[in-house]
Amino acid sequence: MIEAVGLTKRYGPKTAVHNLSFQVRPGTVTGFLGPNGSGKSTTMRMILGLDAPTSGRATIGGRPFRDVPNAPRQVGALLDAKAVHGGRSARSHLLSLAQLSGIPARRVDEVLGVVGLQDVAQRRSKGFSLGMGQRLGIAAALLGDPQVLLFDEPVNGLDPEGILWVRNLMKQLAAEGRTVFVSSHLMSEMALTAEHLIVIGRGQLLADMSVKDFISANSADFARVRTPDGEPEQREKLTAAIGEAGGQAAPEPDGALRVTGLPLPRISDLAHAAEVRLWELSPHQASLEEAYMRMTQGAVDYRSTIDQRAGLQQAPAGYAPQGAAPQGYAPQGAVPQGYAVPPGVPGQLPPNPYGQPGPYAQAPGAAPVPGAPLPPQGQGHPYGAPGPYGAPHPYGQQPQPAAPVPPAAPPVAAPADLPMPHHEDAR
Ligand SMILES: Nc1ncnc2c1ncn2[C@@H]1O[C@H](COP(=O)(O)OP(=O)(O)OP(=O)(O)O)[C@@H](O)[C@H]1O
Repeated sequence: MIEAVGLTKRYGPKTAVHNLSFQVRPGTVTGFLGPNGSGKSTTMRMILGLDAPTSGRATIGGRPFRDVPNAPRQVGALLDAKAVHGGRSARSHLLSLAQLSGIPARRVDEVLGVVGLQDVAQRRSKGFSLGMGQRLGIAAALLGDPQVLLFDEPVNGLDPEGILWVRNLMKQLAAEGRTVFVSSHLMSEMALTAEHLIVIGRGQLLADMSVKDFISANSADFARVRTPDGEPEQREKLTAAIGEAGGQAAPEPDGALRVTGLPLPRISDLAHAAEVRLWELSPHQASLEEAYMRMTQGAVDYRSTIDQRAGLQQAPAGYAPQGAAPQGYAPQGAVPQGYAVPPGVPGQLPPNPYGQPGPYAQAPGAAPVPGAPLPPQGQGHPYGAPGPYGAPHPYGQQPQPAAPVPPAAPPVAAPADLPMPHHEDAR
């Protein structure tokens, strides 16, 4: 298990991580989410002993990384896939890591096969695409067959087949009882991969809960109801019936109604009683992306000025208009289980970003909110285009259960994919 307790990291005046406490348990994939610059990599680096916390602690199996016996055998990590000696071949890179930790050379060939790089094993890694580099980094993390794995954006640069492979690999590793902690900005992918989420914003914990609970706590539940086109009186009758029953019906741009406050069967019964025919009656199901956008909207540091002007990155479709807190989001009072309460705001949720737009979502020319952070200027998007690599590999082509990692044979030393300050820990 990975545990953070009151973890805090300051770089001069910048607080990258503030009082973060959470646990990452074995047997499930735990997603680590947060906007750019929210402190995910810093947190991972502190867990791996690469950065010292300013205060608080991070432990693996109850010990700081540096005190974990045979740490490279217990913990594997992909932090920065580019942290490779480009002049070395993939195989010799892995071989050097293996030798430092006493891992037999045959394990290098095994992991090269697992990540699908066996055909390019002799090629220098500096010629690798982004996706190939990611695969090499994942191979290094798996080298020692560790029980605890941390991956910082493992699907960055992977093609769709590679993304599917990583998804299956993460799930398989967790199903084997390992602790798997994965950061990613790809919400659709996280929804398919992770069961549990730790969400941070500006270095602070925003949520620690299952994916299912996270989505339901941050979704706007509503029903889409459609009456026959060209019969507006049908729609009006239904709108009136819904209002009388205590629900709200608002017109959608396509002529349907967005109904809140009533369950689907009740809407159906009301339509039947009012002799209104329905062409559609469907629940709106929020995606993880919608829920995440809603939760983190107020904690985004980097946002395109073009998007602000165009009104983009506002509430995604399906969310309540400004001023109305969607169902499932308590405007005041009760804090859903798993939510972190920001210091100084006892018993309240983080502000609802849709009812109350963040400071960066103001109309151009509007006066800034007093005390609100200013949007950073001139920030480009830090993520590049995906690479084209698509070499065949064993997991993308098999349904589960795949066999990504050979069973834990007699203990072999395994390096985390880290710079080598800790290789002296290897036995
Ligand atoms: N060595 C450092 N010195 C000064 N500031 C740092 C250092 N490392 C990180 N930071 C700052 O700490 C904050 C958190 O950075 P971090 O890289 O942990 O965020 P992140 O959530 O991983 O971001 P991204 O999603 O963009 O990778 C940022 O504001 C960053 O500029």
